[in-house]
Amino acid sequence: MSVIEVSDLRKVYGGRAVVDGVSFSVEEGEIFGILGPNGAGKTTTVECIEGLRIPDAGSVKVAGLDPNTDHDRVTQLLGAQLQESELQAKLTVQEALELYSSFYERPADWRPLALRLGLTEKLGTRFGKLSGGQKQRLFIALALVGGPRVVVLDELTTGLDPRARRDTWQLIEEVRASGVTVLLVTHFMEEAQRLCDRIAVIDQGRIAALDTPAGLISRSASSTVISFTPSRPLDLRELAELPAAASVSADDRDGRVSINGTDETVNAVITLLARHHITAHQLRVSDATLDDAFLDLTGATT
Ligand SMILES: Nc1ncnc2c1ncn2[C@@H]1O[C@H](COP(=O)(O)OP(=O)(O)OP(=O)(O)O)[C@@H](O)[C@H]1O
Repeated sequence: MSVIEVSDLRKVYGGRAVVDGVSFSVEEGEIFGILGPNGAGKTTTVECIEGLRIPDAGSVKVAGLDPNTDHDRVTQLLGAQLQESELQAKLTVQEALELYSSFYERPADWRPLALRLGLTEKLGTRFGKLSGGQKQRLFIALALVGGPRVVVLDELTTGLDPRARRDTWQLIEEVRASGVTVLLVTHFMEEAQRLCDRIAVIDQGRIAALDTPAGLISRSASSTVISFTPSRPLDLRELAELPAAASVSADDRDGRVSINGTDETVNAVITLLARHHITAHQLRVSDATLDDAFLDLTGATT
């Protein structure tokens, strides 16, 4: 059953459509990712879902409700971690958790949440004295404290150190296991690949692709990466002309060659090396990553 339905969503600023006909639906219990280059329209899209912006055209439904006309009911079932939030500097962590709990009819117990997010020792600390990563963890707790059916996390782990990031991923998996639907906007490909069941790639206000992480990788023009160090220098132009070779590069420092292509390219590389009597040291053939697929789909850098 879909819990979020976005149909032909459009939002225009200054005569420019920054969201231009976006449609997708998110199933109950799914972790759904939104990826896209800076300015692609991701935050605008999720803020329409949260009822913070009014669409110029199209429709958004959360559990069958319109986030604008049914704002109060949607607020009860949707938790949101906003991208650049601020709280009163003097509010302590505990006061913030208690305050947000009081907004909801059936809040979650904030204490285990605080423990899970490593905030227990900071309960008495004022917001203004928290580090960037601690503020981020508090915002994740505040998004979950209402016991939401749907949680929207915009740049979930930006600013977190690697340990806190991995802990947060585990927490999100637990949140999903408890039946909560997660909508995740992220720039971290590893995060999207690890957590998301499906991903919508948004580029210039439109959906460029919507698939599982594995589906996005396999549909990319360069789903296989071949790398090796040749026993003697090799003409890269010859490699670039091989069947289905999408890109070829060589590391200036150690001469290691990398080719993005398909299984067909792997066979052609091996044949070419044999023909030139070149040995491939440390030959590796691996699947492309979501990073490669993202670059293919958007032509952008993250
Ligand atoms: N209130 C606004 N008024 C005018 N333009 C806006 C407004 N909000 C967003 N935009 C523009 O809309 C476009 C999409 O912005 P949005 O914040 O949705 O992108 P994003 O994909 O979330 O980007 P990022 O990854 O950088 O956070 C950008 O070009 C932005 O400048």
